[in-house]
Amino acid sequence: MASQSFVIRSPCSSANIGPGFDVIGLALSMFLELHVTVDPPASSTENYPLNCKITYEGEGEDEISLDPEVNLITRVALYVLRCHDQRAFPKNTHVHVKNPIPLGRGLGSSGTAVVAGVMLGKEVGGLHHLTMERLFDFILMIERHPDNVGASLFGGFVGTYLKPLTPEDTARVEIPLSEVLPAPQGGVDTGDRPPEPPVGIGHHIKFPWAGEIKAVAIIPEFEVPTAKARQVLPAEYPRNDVTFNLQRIALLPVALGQSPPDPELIYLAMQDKLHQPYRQTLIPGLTEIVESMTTATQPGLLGVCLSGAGPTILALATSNFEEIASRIIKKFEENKITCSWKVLEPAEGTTVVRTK
Ligand SMILES: Nc1ncnc2c1ncn2[C@@H]1O[C@H](COP(=O)(O)OP(=O)(O)OP(=O)(O)O)[C@@H](O)[C@H]1O
Ligand SMILES: N[C@@H](CCO)C(=O)O
Repeated sequence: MASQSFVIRSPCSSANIGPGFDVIGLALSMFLELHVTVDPPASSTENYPLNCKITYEGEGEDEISLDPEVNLITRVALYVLRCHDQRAFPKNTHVHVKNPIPLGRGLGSSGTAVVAGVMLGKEVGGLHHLTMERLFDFILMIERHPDNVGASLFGGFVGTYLKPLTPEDTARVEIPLSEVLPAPQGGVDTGDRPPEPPVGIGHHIKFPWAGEIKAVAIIPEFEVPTAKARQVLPAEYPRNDVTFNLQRIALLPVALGQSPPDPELIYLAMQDKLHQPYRQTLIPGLTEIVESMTTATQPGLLGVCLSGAGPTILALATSNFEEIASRIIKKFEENKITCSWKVLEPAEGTTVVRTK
């Protein structure tokens, strides 16, 4: 194989946007980058496990493993490679990760890592036949709710859905994650072929987004692991609460596509009764923050919601971003929580730029 170098760039995402639990995703302008070189003739990295050297800078640099069998991005790439009978990375693969996305904050860091990992497997494996739609199948074998990953892969403001599968394919999708991404084997290759995804698991549709609308992300300093934020949700819901969300989800994509935006309609369309009320046990002040920020009292504001599984709060707005962020930061301060904040915009999906 000839030497090659390329950059994979994948946006972070905010899922749900209020009522769209496990359905709606928004790709946002903060990007995980993988700077990859594959240089077969050199010998410097030949002794790295699985032929892959990882270096890392940015969010999580003190905690993310640089072992390619452990690191989420390279484990996912290996899954794609092993489904195509390639047991390791090409000789002398170097992946330099630049990650500005805070971990466990509701900005889809894990989904972005999985999307970038699948793309990494495709590129280093020379698997050019894998379309974006087929990559989505691989991604959904790992991250099983499609909203964050659909946005990170395809970009923009998306609705995502899973197609009914045959009973055999359903069984394959429900294979435990531990079989898709097996536990590290200490560098020993068991030779097992991982389960391949069925074809056509997940789909997406792009919604319009009014250009004036920006996303203000208020990011508390503490993490809420998504798995924990899903455990607090009930198994069953009152019918009225489901109807409440269905009414709002029918409005949301239309309301956010209209220019000029209608603040009252958007505010209403961003309300939720299926996940936010239950997650306030993990995020001090959540209900008060969501209820205290209204379009009547805050010029420029369109609506407020929990970003993904939290704890980040997403405020959609057309102006006065700093003032909106300050008000929410003050509310968190009442609970002794400090925050950072950013103004983000809808972003394009995952790209690969070849430099050699
Ligand atoms: N760049 C990365 N490299 C390797 N592992 C990562 C990376 N980003 C995230 N992860 C893994 O994902 C975990 C965070 O995932 P989690 O689903 O809890 O939060 P999130 O994806 O940030 O939030 P949400 O799904 O609510 O938007 C991290 O603790 C880490 O194990
Ligand atoms: N829809 C998911 C997004 C977080 O990954 C949730 O709210 O749990």
